[in-house]
Amino acid sequence: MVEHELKALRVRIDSLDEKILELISERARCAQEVARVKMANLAEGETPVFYRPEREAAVLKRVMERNGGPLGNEEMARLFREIMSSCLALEQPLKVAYLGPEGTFTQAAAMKHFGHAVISRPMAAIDEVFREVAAGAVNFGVVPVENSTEGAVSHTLDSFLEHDMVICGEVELRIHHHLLVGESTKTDSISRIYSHAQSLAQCRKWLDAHYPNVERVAVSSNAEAAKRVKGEWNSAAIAGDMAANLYGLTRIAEKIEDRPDNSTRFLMIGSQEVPPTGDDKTSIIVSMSNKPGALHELLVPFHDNGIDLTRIETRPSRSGKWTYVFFIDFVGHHRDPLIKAVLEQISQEAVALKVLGSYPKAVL
Ligand SMILES: O=C(O)C(=O)C[C@]1(C(=O)O)C=C[C@@H](O)C=C1
Repeated sequence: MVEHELKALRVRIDSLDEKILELISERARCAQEVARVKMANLAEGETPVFYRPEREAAVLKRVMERNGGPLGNEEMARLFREIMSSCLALEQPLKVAYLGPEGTFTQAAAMKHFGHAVISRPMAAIDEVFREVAAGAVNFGVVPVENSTEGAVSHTLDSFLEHDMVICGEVELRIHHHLLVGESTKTDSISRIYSHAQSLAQCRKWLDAHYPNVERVAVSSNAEAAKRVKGEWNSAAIAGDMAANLYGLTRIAEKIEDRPDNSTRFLMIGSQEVPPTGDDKTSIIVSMSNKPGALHELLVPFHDNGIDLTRIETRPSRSGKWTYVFFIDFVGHHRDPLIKAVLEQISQEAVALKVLGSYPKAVL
């Protein structure tokens, strides 16, 4: 009886899959048409723009708005994210550099934002991601910029001072850390735990409670930590799912981060400006002269015009020109008339002002 019912349901699933297959193929052919139209309408010397973050944000938002379940909005958007990623790959395979090695949270962020149909290249350092993009070796780069527990990623902020980059997107990732061991690890004799310094800090209280006397060794990335553990019998690593799966490690304790809302924000960097979507954010760097009240002066125009600041970070300047440098994120697009007026006002007081980019607020 059960078998009979299951058989009937599977026949229905097969027929639905056929329809989905045909529809996805039709969509992919449409994307190929889009590419043809883009190529056919280029001005002299113009290069075609295949990747359109503002359009992708609109597609995903629409999917989430129209979704009636039972799959959740994020789950449904994730499926469409992958369909669109594959459609774009038919138009142009995107090359994306990220802070590696393979298995890092930055790679997970790159996949969450661009989907899996991109050609991804792991880089050994944040500055290398910037250089790879600047050299034109890849279309985009992905770097971490802030963590909810540990704060700013200063290497990334400093790299923005050195390179002319356009921010074209953001993505936020819930960061779950696990304690991982290899096949040969003797779990009752762990004497060393490897991880990235930020991750060790994010799990400090848990480590104090469970492994107070075990040596904590900071390495260049969580993925590197996972890699080392593979061959050592007395060590463990703190890393995420991607690294655990990549190196075939076992989770002996899951979600050990001290704060359950631990998340990291990543930025997509490139050279392409993104048009407004109506739900955007802008990042700027401002340098003010070193005098009392400079920060207040900088913030007043935002307050007076009701602009929502989402982040402000201060970094020491590296050159004489950038005496004090503020990284500011706010809601709005630099082409909005109100934002334009505010930026104008600030630039009159500032030593220098640079718009790093306006981009759609993270959808996923
Ligand atoms: O609308 C476009 O410009 C497309 O290229 C199509 C499409 C899609 O598959 O929907 C693909 C890639 C772009 O990044 C945005 C959307």
